[in-house]
Amino acid sequence: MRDSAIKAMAGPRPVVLSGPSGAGKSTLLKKLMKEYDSVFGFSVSHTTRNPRPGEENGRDYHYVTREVMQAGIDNGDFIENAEFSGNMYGTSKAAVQDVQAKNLICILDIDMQGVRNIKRTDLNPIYISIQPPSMEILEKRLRDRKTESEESLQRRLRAARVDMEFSKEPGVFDVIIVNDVLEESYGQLRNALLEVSYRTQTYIK
Ligand SMILES: Nc1ncnc2c1ncn2[C@@H]1O[C@H](COP(=O)(O)OP(=O)(O)OP(=O)(O)O)[C@@H](O)[C@H]1O
Ligand SMILES: Nc1nc2c(ncn2[C@@H]2O[C@H](COP(=O)(O)O)[C@@H](O)[C@H]2O)c(=O)[nH]1
Repeated sequence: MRDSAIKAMAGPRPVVLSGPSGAGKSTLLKKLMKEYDSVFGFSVSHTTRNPRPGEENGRDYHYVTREVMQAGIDNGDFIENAEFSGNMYGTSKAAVQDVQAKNLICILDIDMQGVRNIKRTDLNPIYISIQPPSMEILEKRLRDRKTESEESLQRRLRAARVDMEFSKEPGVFDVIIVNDVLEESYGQLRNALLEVSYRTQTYIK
């Protein structure tokens, strides 16, 4: 979908973080937001999944019913949306506009369907893939996180296999980070974003 409303709001180039569930996107993003909250802003997605312990409505996600989400999609409120592991997820235009209105670099955490859909819009972000060192380590991280039922875990692992192949397609991602040692991966993410921030003249130190 082409969307002039989003293009009109365009400030610094947004950043898309994607990669398999459990690869460490949220962990890296939380570190980044803590260090650079005056530079980056998180695009708060909508989802129909239930909040996990510690998650907050409006900060981590906007938690909605399927009916509310579908009505928003039908109304054209979303830039992209996807079904993932039995739930709906989506990026509203308002989520991106809220961040851009503050002149922050907008960061989206979305799955690979979201990446495909965003590529059809005018958003023109930098695409960064966060990958796990191996499927075995990914499974261990997801199990240790203790957020998924066995069924949900298996669905996420199936999606992860497809995702890891997708990330190898030439030209899909600008940067690929294998999240093995957290501090090293964070350093790589920070460096990649430093480059973006210099190019968009939103300097971080
Ligand atoms: N480099 C790392 N080494 C070890 N454990 C890690 C590392 N990065 C993240 N983790 C742990 O792995 C688990 C999954 O990380 P996280 O929730 O950030 O993944 P995610 O990619 O955001 O997943 P989802 O897409 O499901 O939201 C968490 O328990 C986190 O603490
Ligand atoms: N296409 C979209 N994918 C999204 C969005 N928000 C999150 N996600 C992705 O969903 C999975 C699962 O997330 P979880 O919080 O339930 O573990 C993960 O890959 C996210 O990147 C969105 O708005 N659109």
